[in-house]
Amino acid sequence: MTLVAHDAAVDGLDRFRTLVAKQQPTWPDAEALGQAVARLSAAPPLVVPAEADLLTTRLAAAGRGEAFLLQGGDCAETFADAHADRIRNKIRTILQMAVVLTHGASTPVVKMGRMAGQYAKPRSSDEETRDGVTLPAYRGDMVNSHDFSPEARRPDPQKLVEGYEISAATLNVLRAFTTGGSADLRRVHEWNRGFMRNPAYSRYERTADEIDRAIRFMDACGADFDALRTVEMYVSHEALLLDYERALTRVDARSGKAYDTSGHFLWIGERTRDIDGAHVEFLSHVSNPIGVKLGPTTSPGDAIALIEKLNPAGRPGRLTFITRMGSGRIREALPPLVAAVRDHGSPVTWVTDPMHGNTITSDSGYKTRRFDDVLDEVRGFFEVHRAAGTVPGGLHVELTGDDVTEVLGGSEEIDDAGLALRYETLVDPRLNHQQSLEMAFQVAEMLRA
Ligand SMILES: O=C[C@H](O)[C@H](O)COP(=O)(O)O
Ligand SMILES: C=C(OP(=O)(O)O)C(=O)O
Repeated sequence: MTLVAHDAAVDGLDRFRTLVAKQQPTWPDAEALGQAVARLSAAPPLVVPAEADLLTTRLAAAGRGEAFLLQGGDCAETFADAHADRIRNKIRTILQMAVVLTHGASTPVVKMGRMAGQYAKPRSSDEETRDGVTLPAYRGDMVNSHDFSPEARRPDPQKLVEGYEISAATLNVLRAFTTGGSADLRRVHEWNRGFMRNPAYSRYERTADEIDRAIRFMDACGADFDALRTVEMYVSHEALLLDYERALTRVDARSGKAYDTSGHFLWIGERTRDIDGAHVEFLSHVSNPIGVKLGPTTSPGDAIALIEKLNPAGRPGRLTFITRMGSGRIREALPPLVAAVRDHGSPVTWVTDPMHGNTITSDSGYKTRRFDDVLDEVRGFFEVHRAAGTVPGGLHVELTGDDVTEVLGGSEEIDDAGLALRYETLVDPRLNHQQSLEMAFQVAEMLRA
C-alpha cells in the first residue's frame, strides 16, 4: 500500500473550496485550524483503499438483492462514550441484529457502524437560546462541547485532531472485537437467546427457534465454525466537516485515485446534498463508496442529477441512496424517485433510514420517535420497492447498545414519562439495545414475506 499525502494532484479534488459549504462551523482561530489540518494531513489513514473497494463490491451485491446492508450506530458519537464497554455493546447489538436479518434475507448482511467518526452534526439552527442567553449550537464533539457556556460552545479545531485519535481507538476496538473471536456466530446467537428469555419478546420465538435449528443443521453438516469467528465490519459517518475530510484524503499511488481515509463509507446529509454545493463536489472526487440522504422534498430530477455527478461511470456499489421520508409520506414520496432511477438505469443501492423523517417532540418536551412509525417507514420502503420491481437493499438506524429510553414504544412500551429515565443522546433519539433487536426480528419477517 502506498498512499500519497493529500496535496498530490488529483483533478478537481480542491474545486469544492470555491463552492458554498453549508453547515460548517465558524472557526474563530484560523491559525489553530491550519495547525489541526496540517497535523491531520500528515496522519496515518484510518482505513485503506482496498477495504473501501471491497465494501463497494459488497454494496453492489446489496443493490442487486444478493446481500442486505445493516448500518447502525449513534446519532452523535461522543468522546466521553468512546470506551470499551460502550463500543463493544454497540458492535454486539449490530452483530446480533445481523444474525436475525441474515436469516430473514437469506443473504449475507453487510455490517456497518455509524461509528469511529460520527462526531459532527448538521443543525437546524446555528444558535441555541436558553433563558435569554444565545450561544452557538452544539455541532458534535469534533467541533465544540455540549455544555451550555460560551467556552464550551466555541468551535475548537483541536477537536478535529482529538476526533481523529478517538476514531482510531474506536476502530482498533472494532477490529479486535470482530476478528479476535468475540463475534463467533454461536456466541452471537447465544446472546440473542438471552434476549428471548424476556417474555415481552415471545412473539419472536418462532424466528429464534428457526435460527437455532439452522445453526444445529450447519453444525451437523460439519460447518467450519472457526471460519465464522471473524466478521467483516465497516465504519461510516456523515462527511460533514470538509476541512477534516479533505485533510484525511490520500491518493492511492497504484491507481492514482483519491480516497477519503477517514472511514470506509461516507454519506452526504439531507441538508448538504445540493448539486452545486461543496459536499457533493468534494465527494464526487473520492473513490470510496458513498451515500446521499434523500428526504421527502427530493425530486426525481434531483436524484438523477446526483447519480450523474457522483457516479457518472455507473460503478455498481459506488452510490447508495438512503431515503428518510417519514412514515406518513414514504408511500407517496418514494415511488417517483424509485421509478425515475430505475428507468435511468444506473445502479443505485437503496437503503431506508426510518429515523430521521419520524422525529417528534413528546408532550413532556423530549425530542423522540415512535417505534411504530419507524417500523411503518421500513414497511413502506419494502412495499414501494416491491411494487416497482426494485431492490430494498438495506437499513440505516440510529441505535445504541445500551439501555437508554429515547424512543417511544417497543414491547417494553417506553412511554412519555419513561423517556426521562435514561435519555442520554446529545442530539437525536436512538433505539436502545432491546428495541434494536426487536426491530431486527420485525424486519426479518418483512424480508421473508
Ligand atoms: O441528526 C440529524 C440532525 O443533526 C438533527 O436532527 C438536527 O437536529 P436539530 O433540529 O435539533 O438541530
Ligand atoms: C443528519 C442526519 O440525517 P439527515 O441528513 O438525513 O437529516 C444523520 O443521519 O445524522
